[in-house]
Amino acid sequence: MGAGMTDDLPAPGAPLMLFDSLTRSLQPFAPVHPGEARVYSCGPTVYNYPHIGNMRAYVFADTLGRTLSYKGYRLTHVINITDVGHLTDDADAGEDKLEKAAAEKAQSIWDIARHYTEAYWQDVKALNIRQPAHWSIATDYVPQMIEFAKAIADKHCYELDSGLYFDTATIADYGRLARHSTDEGESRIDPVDGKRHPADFAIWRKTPPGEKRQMEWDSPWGRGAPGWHLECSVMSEALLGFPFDIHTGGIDHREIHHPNEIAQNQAHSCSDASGARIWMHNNFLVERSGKMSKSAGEFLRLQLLIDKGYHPLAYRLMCLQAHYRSELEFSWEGLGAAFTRLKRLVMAAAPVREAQAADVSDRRLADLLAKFDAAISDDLNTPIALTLIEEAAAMKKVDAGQKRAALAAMDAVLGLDLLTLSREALRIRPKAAVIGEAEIEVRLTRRKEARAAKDFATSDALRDELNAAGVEVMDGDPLGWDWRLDN
Ligand SMILES: Nc1ncnc2c1ncn2[C@@H]1O[C@H](COP(=O)(O)OP(=O)(O)OP(=O)(O)O)[C@@H](O)[C@H]1O
Ligand SMILES: [Zn+2]
Repeated sequence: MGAGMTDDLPAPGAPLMLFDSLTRSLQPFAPVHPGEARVYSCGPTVYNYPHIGNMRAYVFADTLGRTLSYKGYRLTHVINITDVGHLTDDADAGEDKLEKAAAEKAQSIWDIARHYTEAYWQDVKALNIRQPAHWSIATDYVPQMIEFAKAIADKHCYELDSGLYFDTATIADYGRLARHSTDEGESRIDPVDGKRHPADFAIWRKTPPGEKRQMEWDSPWGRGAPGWHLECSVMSEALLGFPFDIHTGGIDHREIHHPNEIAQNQAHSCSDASGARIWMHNNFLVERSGKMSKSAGEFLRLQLLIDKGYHPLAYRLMCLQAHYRSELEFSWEGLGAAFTRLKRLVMAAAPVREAQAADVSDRRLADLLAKFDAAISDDLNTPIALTLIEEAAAMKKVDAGQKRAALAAMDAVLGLDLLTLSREALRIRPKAAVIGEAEIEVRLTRRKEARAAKDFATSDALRDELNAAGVEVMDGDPLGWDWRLDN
């Protein structure tokens, strides 16, 4: 549990409260299996690059996972990779997102899936998102999906020419997660010929006669592909068992995907249990123009932020500055401010980086650790947690080993790599930069010499030369940064 604490200080034992979307209330975390935490997070649909909004969902899931580990639970986290079955509309309209991308690019669907899965994993790594115990790939679980569907087919499904459909009327409280008390939510769902209810959804979609899909399998309902909702029910059960502790996803999943997963889980376990004890949803990253979305065409990728000279962990910090249930608006100014905040933290932590971690007995540090514990236990209040790690980093006249231990304990939750990020790593050269670091340093040294010799003409000329190359010289920068590249 966190850093070593001495016996006379309160242990960081605030009860972990999490906001459950099913009950729309804070719930204490009470593990299904003592000492363990099992978490399933809906993963990306790998038909395109992830945008930074998608990555907010995984920064959130990772912060949750890190918090559970910090609280002493043995974590099993599963993130799936959706490589089949997700239609261009979350309900039953449109085409399979991957089939569509493959047709547009005239490429093998398997190559597309691999390419974008790897791109996603790169972003995961850059954002310091810990590796889950399993990356479950949907196409690896098709036999289990067919078995699951067979088990619920008689009582809960009906067959149409287009496939096997789940009859939502067979579940008494269908939609309780989305709170569809009226038909309003359902009216958005495009009708499919013959569906008994607008909210009914495909468990299995048959390949239309005369067509051939790149991804298709034989099933009792004909050759075709599984429905997207079925995938997550099957993979979560296969890897975590029902009930498991926490299911996460973006807030859009609260409306269709997760209510449908819950309906399937209830059908399969013949009970009113939803499959997971707690359902958690992160709010959106938005731009002034609205929700960041792949489908909308233009979108921001993490790599673009890096190409412009921002460290990817500045984006992680930007996410942590907002509570996960609040909307977060992206702006370059906001990202720049988060980057400065990250630099300040790294610099403040630098003096204790090499110290030998020691038990925290200093009252001020212990007090900060307890406050940190309280904040993170309060439904992952990362905005407050960040101010507390900053306070610890700025603390003067404190034992270096103890300070290091306290920072390490807090950063284990926040994942900002404070004790290992180097100054150099933070000074990312934008792709557009035309001058190398070594050249900059040579000119800066000459400029220092010129200034020491009161040769201001030369000093100014060197500064102008650097400016022309896109380098801003920062005399007297309080962070001691010396220079930065203009974006
Ligand atoms: N703007 C956003 N902010 C935060 N989370 C998001 C945002 N857009 C999508 N998500 C979440 O990202 C995760 C991955 O989603 P997925 O890869 O299926 O994206 P998608 O729905 O195809 O993307 P899009 O909605 O942008 O077209 C999901 O949990 C989803 O809820
Ligand atoms: Zn899912």
